[in-house]
Amino acid sequence: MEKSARPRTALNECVKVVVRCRPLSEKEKNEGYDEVVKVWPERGAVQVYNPKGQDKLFTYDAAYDCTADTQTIYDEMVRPLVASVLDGFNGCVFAYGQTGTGKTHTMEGTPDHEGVIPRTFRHIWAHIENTASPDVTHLVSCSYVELYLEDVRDLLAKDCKKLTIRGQELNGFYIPEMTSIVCKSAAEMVRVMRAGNRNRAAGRTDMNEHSSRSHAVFLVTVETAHRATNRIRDSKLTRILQDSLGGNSKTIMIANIGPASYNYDETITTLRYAHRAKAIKNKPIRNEDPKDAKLREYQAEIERLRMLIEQRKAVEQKRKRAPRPKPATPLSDNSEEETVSIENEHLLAESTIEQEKKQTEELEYQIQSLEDRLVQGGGGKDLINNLNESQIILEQRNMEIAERKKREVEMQQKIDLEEETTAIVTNTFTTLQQEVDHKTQRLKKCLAKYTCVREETAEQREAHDAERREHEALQAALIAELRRRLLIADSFVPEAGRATVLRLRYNDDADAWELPEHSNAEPLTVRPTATGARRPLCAAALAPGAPARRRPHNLLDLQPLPLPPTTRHYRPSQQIHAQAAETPVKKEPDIPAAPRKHTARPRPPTAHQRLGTAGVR
Ligand SMILES: Nc1ncnc2c1ncn2[C@@H]1O[C@H](COP(=O)(O)OP(=O)(O)OP(=O)(O)O)[C@@H](O)[C@H]1O
Repeated sequence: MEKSARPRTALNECVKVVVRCRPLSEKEKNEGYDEVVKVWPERGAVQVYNPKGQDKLFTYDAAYDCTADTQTIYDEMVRPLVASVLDGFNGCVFAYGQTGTGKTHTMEGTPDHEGVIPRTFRHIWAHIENTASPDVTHLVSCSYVELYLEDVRDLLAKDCKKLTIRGQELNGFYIPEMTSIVCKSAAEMVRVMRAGNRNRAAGRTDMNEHSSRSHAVFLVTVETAHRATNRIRDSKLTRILQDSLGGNSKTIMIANIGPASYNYDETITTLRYAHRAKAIKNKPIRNEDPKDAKLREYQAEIERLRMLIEQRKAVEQKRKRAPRPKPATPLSDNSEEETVSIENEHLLAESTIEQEKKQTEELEYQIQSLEDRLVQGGGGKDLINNLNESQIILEQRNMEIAERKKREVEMQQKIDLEEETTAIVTNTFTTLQQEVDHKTQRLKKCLAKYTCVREETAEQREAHDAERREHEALQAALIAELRRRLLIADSFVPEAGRATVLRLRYNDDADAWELPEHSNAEPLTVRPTATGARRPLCAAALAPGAPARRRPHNLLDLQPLPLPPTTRHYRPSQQIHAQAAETPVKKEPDIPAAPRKHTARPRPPTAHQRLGTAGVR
């Protein structure tokens, strides 16, 4: 396998955040709602008018108002990302926002206004056609899953079966059983997307007649193999979100907002979340020579089938060349019998050859259907028609323009910052009053900014508190899990192997318990085979007072606590009256307490008990 000279890992890269504000809907216009959002596309800023106080201003990588179309957003922001996906990096584009703010409009669009996803399909196939050559093979496959309530559903499976997310935080997450459909064109991919959409959970909200009441992830995998280098460049567009935020992919977040005043709180929440997402750093990796590449699997299978056919053909040739059995000699006594037997043999050989022919044809058919899934160009550059050529040039120009615009926005943001800080220094005042007025104005501005920051801090503190509470709940759950493990360890595992057992981690991929790498624990010993001697006892069983053998059904030693009796013994009424006369002021009858039968034996404290309730709220 040839090593690539290109770097596999890009430098740390922040998540790119884009805000898109939709126009006021007809309903909102009719109900007379004001617009409270002002977008400054040239500054990448969004300003929200606060009816109760100071306006809020947020800056992003780009901001689009209601006049911007999806084509512009695609060319300026998404196209470079898809280009790097085609270069082997993982990429993710996701839309975030309140219901009815335009996530579906942005991602899927309509037949008249294509969204980001169908544009991506066309981009991918234009690239495949442009790089067509007999030495390059592509394989494109799609999957579509939905996250609804607590379930992950396969939107491309007939019964929309439930799926399980597997993997670990360190190695990334994946969904092993999800349906993956191989596609041969952009139109086919659109058909797959529409088929999946029909299976999505939909509903109606106050803000959206056709709300998609769930989160959906459309996954596109592009694999490309180069014959010369024998390298496979695997890239997944849209991975599980956990990988995309703080993981190894290039990520764009499109935050959708509405402009109406009644959405003020939700709009601020979305903008604030988007602002925080700007700080998330990813480490994009170019995937070369991945172990799980389907293309490699297909190529190996084709190779294997070809070899099988070759072997069969060789055997066939041998058979053909072999001398035919001679007919029976007339001298023989049972010549008729021999003739029949030879004819039978002959027939059998012919039917075997026929069967093998059929099997060879079947193998050829299998090869054909596997090859059909792969996309391979025949004539290299000569095949690229003029339309494609001009498309490439147009795309390159669009990317250049987008790059320039991005730089302009960055410059403008820098200028704004500079202007603010140098305003005082550069101002010259002719009169003292002018200076006082100016400084008063500056002071007011600073005060307003201070109030804004204070409000912001208070809101962030609230958000932080909520997050902390979530973490505490998670911690409590983890401690409970730890307790459970300790309890199991105390009850089942002898002292000697306990440290090792507690370090075991469940490996979802291998579906087995494993010791993590770099663990200092002693390796797990193989279960000892019986030698005739009794098995060793654990420390708890050896403790003084412990029964000779800890029986499995009493491992937890849950003996009922002796409670005070709730019934009394029968006594004749005369006896009670006589007693009452002697002691008139007695509220409760004097019932002798039943002797406490406390038979619990002393036990050494378990690790579970030692843990106590520390850390649990
Ligand atoms: N930029 C836009 N320009 C014009 N119309 C838009 C724009 N964004 C959204 N809309 C319209 O707003 C309505 C709601 O949009 P959409 O269904 O995309 O919202 P959503 O965020 O996906 O909602 P939900 O989360 O409920 O599924 C649709 O009728 C859509 O056409």
